[in-house]
Amino acid sequence: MGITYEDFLDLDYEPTSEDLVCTFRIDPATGMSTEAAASRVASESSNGTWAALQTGADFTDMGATTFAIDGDSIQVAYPTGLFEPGNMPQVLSCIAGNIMGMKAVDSIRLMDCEWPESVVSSYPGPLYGSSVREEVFGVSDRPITATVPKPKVGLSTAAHAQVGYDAWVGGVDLLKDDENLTDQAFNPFADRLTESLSLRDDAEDETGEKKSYLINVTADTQTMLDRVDEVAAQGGEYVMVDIITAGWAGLQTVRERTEKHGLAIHAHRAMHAAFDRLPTHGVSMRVLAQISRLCGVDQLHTGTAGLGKLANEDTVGINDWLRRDLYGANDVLPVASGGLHPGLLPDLLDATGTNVCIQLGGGIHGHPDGTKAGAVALRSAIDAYVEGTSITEAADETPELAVALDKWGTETPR
Ligand SMILES: O=C(COP(=O)(O)O)[C@H](O)[C@H](O)COP(=O)(O)O
Ligand SMILES: [Mg+2]
Repeated sequence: MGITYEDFLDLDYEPTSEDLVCTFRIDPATGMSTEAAASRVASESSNGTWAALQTGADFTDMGATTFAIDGDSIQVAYPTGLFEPGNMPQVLSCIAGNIMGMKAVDSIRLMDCEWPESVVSSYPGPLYGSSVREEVFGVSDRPITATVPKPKVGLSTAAHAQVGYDAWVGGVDLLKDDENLTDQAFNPFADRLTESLSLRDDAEDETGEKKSYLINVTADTQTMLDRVDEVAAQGGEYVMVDIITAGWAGLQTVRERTEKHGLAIHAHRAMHAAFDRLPTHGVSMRVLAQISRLCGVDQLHTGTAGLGKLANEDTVGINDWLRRDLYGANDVLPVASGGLHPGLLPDLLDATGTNVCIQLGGGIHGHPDGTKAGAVALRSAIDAYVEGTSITEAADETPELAVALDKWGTETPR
């Protein structure tokens, strides 16, 4: 007797509101039926193994059930008792763990999850979500904007902060560190924090607008916590975390600490494509975004709806998910970033709506007349869109925008 693979397949099973339901796309190994592979997915990701067990009857049945097979798509229901409350690494060790490498499938991709309330409520969710626009900047009618100085690493602290100042006074809301800038000798974290926030104060005085800074705190967890404390002590409103490279455990610990200070979290997703780029294998960006929301990021990069420089998944579908009701959890503000410039904004905002953050690096600092002019061009393109004015009409009023359109047109970069 004992548990066998067949115990994990039941096409008559109907999932309950207590189950976590995962949709996978699988490619069974040569010679293996879809049913056999699908039962192994449910087994290995819950309580099974390759051998029929003789360990006896004294255990709680935490087995998952493959309850639907449709072509290469399968659905698996997991009992919530399988999951430690509030422990995202443990959840992923189940639903995206050993199964990613097992021989029973040539490839397997976790496409989507339906999270039950009992799991969702064990996570904090975002502290602010998209209300961060109102809470930090006092705006609710337009996208907020961010810029990342380029070159992405190598600028001195003074040069980096100056680029931020030029962008802020040109109309950008947020200075953002790049994903691989943390605490290097050419631009130490502590100096960058102090100098940038000092110039932020100057930019606020000059413009009469609220300005803020997404400083990258990514490091080992203890260092991240120290950096979060320092950002709060010096009057920042946000921290940025490279959530994939830092890891979910680190993010969860940071989320606890940021709440104490009332700081928002900007999530950069560098390395996500190691999981989500191949369409038949890994973990979809949609699921990574779901996990990010549960763990409590306020802003998350979700791509550019095909208009930017990076390969994209379903930006619009992911953004919809981040905004949908999730047992009262706050939403997440989508960040569109990567190869954007002002001429792309009308199409982009048509696709994403205006409750977003628009981030331009090269699309500001590559402006022929420099960073401030690039920032003016971005802001005028955003304001025109919100007012319902066409971008070409806006360019008649704002020479900086005319120059940007002249340089880049409406082309998607590669
Ligand atoms: O530095 C940039 C954008 O710079 P630029 O505006 O010069 O292209 C970001 O790291 C990318 O947006 C990441 O991609 P994604 O947002 O898709 O995660
Ligand atoms: Mg970057």
